[in-house]
Amino acid sequence: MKLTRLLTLSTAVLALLVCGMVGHITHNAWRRYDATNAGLQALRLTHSAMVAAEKLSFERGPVNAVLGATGATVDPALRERLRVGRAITDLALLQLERELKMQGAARVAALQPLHTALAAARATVDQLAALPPPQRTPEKMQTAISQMFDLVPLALDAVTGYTLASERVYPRVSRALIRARYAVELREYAGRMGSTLTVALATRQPLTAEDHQQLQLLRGRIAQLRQQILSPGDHRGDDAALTAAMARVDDIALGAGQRLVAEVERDSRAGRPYAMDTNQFALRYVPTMTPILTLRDTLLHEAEQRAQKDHAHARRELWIAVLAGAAILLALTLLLLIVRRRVIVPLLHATRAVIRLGNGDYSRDPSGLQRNDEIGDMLRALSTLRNNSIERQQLELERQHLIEELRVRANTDYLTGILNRRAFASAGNQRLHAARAHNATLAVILFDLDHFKSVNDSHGHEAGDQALIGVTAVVRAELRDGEILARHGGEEFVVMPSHCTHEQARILAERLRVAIEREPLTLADGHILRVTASFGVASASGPTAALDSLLHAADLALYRAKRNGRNRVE
Ligand SMILES: Nc1nc2c(ncn2[C@@H]2O[C@H](COP(=O)(O)OP(=O)(O)OP(=O)(O)O)[C@@H](O)[C@H]2O)c(=O)[nH]1
Repeated sequence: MKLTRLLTLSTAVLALLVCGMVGHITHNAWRRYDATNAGLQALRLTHSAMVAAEKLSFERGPVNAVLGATGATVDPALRERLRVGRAITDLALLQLERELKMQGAARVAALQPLHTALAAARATVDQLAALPPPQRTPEKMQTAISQMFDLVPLALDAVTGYTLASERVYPRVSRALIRARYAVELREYAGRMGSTLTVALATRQPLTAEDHQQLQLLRGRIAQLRQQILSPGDHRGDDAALTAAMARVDDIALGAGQRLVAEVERDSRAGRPYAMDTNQFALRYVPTMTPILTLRDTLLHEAEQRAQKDHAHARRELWIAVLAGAAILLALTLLLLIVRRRVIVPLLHATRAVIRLGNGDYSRDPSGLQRNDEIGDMLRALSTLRNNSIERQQLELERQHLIEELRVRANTDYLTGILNRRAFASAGNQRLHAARAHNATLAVILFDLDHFKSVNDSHGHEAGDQALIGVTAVVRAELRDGEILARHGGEEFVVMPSHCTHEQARILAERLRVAIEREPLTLADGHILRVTASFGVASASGPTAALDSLLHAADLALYRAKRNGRNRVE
């Protein structure tokens, strides 16, 4: 697999793994954040529901006062108190409805049973209040009071589903909510104790056995709730605030309030007339329950603070997860880019450079030689290898050149630059073999300058050399390509024409003779020199032809030419 492909694949796998990991961490952080958010919402919603429940309990105070009124017509002040009580309840319900709507329009439907029951209870109260006091039988009053009692659980039930769901995702909030709910129930049961007295106070009758039993039950339930609120659980909050709130509950709600109830009970048992009517009782009793609401708010406030702390913590964790994830991805991308740029790409360049070197292409150095790392070391080594290869190539060329020069020199006559005797033997033999193969005639012309000794003697050896060079040029000019001219030794030359008969060779020899005789040679000292030469021509054909015997025959003919007067062809 190619490196680039491997890098792309590993990058993709690594990116997937990191994305998965970052996604998992971020998802968990988000879940924690979302859970604390849901917890906070649940607390606020529950708080609103509890306030609404408390207002419904509170509404029973004026209801009891109105129902317990003994005059022929209900005192307008009492009616006003009832109107205000109902308005306060409606306001609390509106607030609860608004908050439920924020959680989704469908959640508002949970309040419907409460609205229906509240309208019915209020209608019952109004109908009863319109009757003259004697017609308000204890049963009818009990029914009205019971209808009011039933409203409180309905208010709490409207948010129960939501809070239960929130408790599941954010369990830490659940203990606080339960304790707050205990406080609400405490307030409710304390209120019910007051309401239990309503019929007796309104009718000026002693408490019934059921009333006493109900009061005992409520006392027991209140004591139990008190214990449950105080139980340690996982409570780690502001104990001082809770203790203070509980002390006020003990002192006022369970102290003064319960003493008021006990006073009515005592009067009832002793058969004494009650010291107060329902309105007076409500005016004294209802305020004693305020510390319970303070206790409830203390518990909710403490839970809300804890949830807010958790929420802030979760938000911080979420941010850290998101930022750390982004940083890791960024770092990974940068790392891969750096690896690609600093390692993979140079490696590819180096590979191409090695391939070029392998193919004998030394045209350019690999780039990145200035790098100060291992890749740079490798590229420099490659550059050195390239330089060495270039040097070796140059040396090889020089060697080839020298060999060629030596070969040329070995075959060339140093003075005239034409083939020497040795080279002629080799070239002549090749021609001979070719001629034998084609059964052709092969001719040689041997010529020797006449009286050359006297040239040397008269003009010096150097002039003799110049004469030899001059004659070579004259003969060369007369020959065609492919016709061999060689110096056979001293002032003797040999010509081997290509593809010609004996007669054609003789004619050529004659032409050469004339050319030498005709051409004046100018020496270095300015003297004009005229030389002649004697020619011997020989030819051979057939399978027995040999260069030595051909040359020997030409030599004999040359000898004859000398003997017969020189400057002639034999
Ligand atoms: N300058 C010079 N002279 C050479 C060279 N090679 C041979 N000679 C001379 O050529 C002369 C040959 O003389 P000979 O053999 O007597 O013949 P010749 O004087 O030419 O007389 P014939 O050949 O009989 O006409 C000698 O003096 C050699 O020294 C050479 O390379 N340079």
